[in-house]
Amino acid sequence: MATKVPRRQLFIGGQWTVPVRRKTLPVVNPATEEIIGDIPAATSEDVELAVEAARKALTRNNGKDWSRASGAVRARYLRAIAAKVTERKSELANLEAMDCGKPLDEAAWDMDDVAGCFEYYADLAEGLDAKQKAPLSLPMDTFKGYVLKEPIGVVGLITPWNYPLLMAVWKVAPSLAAGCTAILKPSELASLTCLELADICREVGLPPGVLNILTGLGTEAGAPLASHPHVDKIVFTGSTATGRNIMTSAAQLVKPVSLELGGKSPIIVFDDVEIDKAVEWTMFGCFWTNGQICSATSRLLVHERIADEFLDKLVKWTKNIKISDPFEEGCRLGPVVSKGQYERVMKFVANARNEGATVLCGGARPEHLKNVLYFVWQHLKKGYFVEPAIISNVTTSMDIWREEVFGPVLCVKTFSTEDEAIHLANDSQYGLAGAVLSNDLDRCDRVSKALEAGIVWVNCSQPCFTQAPWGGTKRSGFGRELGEWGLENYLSVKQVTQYISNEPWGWYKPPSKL
Ligand SMILES: NC(=O)C1=CN([C@@H]2O[C@H](COP(=O)(O)OP(=O)(O)OC[C@H]3O[C@@H](n4cnc5c(N)ncnc54)[C@H](O)[C@@H]3O)[C@@H](O)[C@H]2O)C=CC1
Ligand SMILES: N=C(N)NCCCC(=O)O
Ligand code: NA
Repeated sequence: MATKVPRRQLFIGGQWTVPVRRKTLPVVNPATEEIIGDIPAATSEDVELAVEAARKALTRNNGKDWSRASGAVRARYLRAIAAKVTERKSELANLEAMDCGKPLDEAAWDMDDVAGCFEYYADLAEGLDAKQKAPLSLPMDTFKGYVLKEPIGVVGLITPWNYPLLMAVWKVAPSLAAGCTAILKPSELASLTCLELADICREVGLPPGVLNILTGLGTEAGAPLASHPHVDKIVFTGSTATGRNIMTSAAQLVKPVSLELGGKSPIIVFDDVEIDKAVEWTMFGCFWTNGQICSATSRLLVHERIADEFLDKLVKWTKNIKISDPFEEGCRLGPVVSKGQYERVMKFVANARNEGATVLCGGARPEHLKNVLYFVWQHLKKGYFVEPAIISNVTTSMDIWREEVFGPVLCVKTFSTEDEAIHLANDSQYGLAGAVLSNDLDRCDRVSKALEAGIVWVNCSQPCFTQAPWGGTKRSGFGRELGEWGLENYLSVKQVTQYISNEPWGWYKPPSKL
C-alpha cells in the first residue's frame, strides 16, 4: 500500500544537487503525524545556481535546443513526461496522499489530470509554430506587419500544497510548451511528487536546466526567486498574503506576475432544484480535497423556501462522509495538511461560535477517531482530522463569512430573491469562483453574468477542465491558467512592422545641393 519515500536532492541543471547549506526539512504525513522522510531545503545560494542553469538552457545552442526550437520538439518531451506520469501513476498517487492527506482516490484522479495537462500543452506547443507571424491588418499600404509570440524567458513558479503536483504542472506544462525555462518552488508542506517530477524529467532526458526544482521554505527559497533580477516572470498560486508579498518584490523590477490567490466563493441554490442532487454538489463544492481548494464554494446561499429541508439533508449527508486515513477504501475526507492548518481551521470554527453562529454539525475531531482504543489503533488517534462543518446564523460581518478558511467548513445564509442572492454572493473581497443551482436556465444565465468571479459553475461546483481558463478577479488575483490562456501566460508578443514602399518616407526636406 504505502510507498517508500525516495530520498531526493534539489534538481538543478539536470542534476540532483545537494543544497549549498545542506539544509533539509522533515516530511510529515498529516494522517499519522509521523515524519516519513525529508526534503532538501534550498536557500538563495541554490536559487542563484538554478537561475543560472535556467538562463543557460534558454540560450544554449543559440536557443535552438529549446526556446527557439519548433514547438513540435518541445511537445515530444511533454508527451514523454505524460507517459512516465501515467506509468508511475499509482506510486505518485500514493506519495501525494501520504504527503498532503487527500484521499487516495482523489490523488489518483489528480495524476490523470497531470498527465492530461502535459498532453494538452504538447498539442498547443505543436500548434504554436503555425500561429507565428500572424499578419496585422494595417491602415497604410506602405507598411506590413506581423506578430511573433516568443517565450517570456526564465520563469519562477511558486505553488501550494493542496494539489501539490497538479498546481505545479498547470504551470510547468504551458511554460515549457511556450519555450520558457523554469524554476519550480513547490510548497514545503508537500513537495514529494514534485521531486518525482524531477526524476521523470531526468529519465526522459529533458535538456539540462529547462526545468529546475527547488524545494524549501517560502521565505528562504521562494522570496529570492520572486526578487531575482534574472527571473523574467513569477506565476504563483497560494494565499493572498503571500501573493501580495511576491507582487511587491516583483514590482521593484517591474517583473510581471500572474497570481491565483484565495477565495470565498458562493454557491447559490434556488428553490426549484432537485434537492438531493443539489445537496451532493454543495458538499463536493466545499468538502472535496478536504475543503482545501481555493475555488471551494464555501458560502452557501439557499432559498428560504427550501432552506429547512435542504439543510436537514445536507447535515445528514455530511455526517455520512467517510472520514479516514486517505489509504482506506472509500475514504472521502482525510486530514487537513498540517498542524498549523488544523489549528487555523479549528480557530475559525471557535470564533464563529463565539460570535453567535450555530454549528449545525462537525468542526471538531471526528468521534470515531477520538474514541479508538489507545493500545489498538494508536495511530488513528493522531492526524489532523476535522469533521466537515456546516455553520448557520452567520452575519456578513463575521470572519467565517469573509475569510478563506481552507478547510472543510461551509457557512450558510438564506435569501428570498434573485437580486438578494446576487448581492450576497458578490459581497466579498474575493472573486475566484461561484456556482448557481437552478432548473431555470435563463436564471442561471443571468446569475452567471452577475457573479463577480473568473469561474462560474452551473448546476455543479468544482469540475475543472484543462481546456477552460482558470483564475480570478478582485483579490483572488489576475491572469488565467489552463486552456490557450495558460500558454499566453508564458508568451511575450512582439510586433514586427516593415516599410514596403519604394518611395522615400518624405517627412524631412532633403538638404539642398550646394
Ligand atoms: N488559495 C490557495 O490556493 C491557497 C491558500 N492557502 C491559504 O494560505 C494559508 C497559508 O498557507 P501557506 O502554505 O503558508 O500558503 P502560502 O501562500 O504562503 O504558500 C504558497 C507557496 O508560496 C511560498 N511562499 C511563502 N512565502 C513566500 C514568500 N514570502 N515569497 C515567495 N514564496 C513564498 C510557499 O513556500 C509555497 O510554496 C493557508 O492556511 C490557506 O488558508 C494556502 C495554499 C493555497
Ligand atoms: N483539479 C481540480 N478539479 N481543481 C483544482 C483546483 C485547484 C485550486 O485550488 O486552484
Ligand atoms: Na506533508
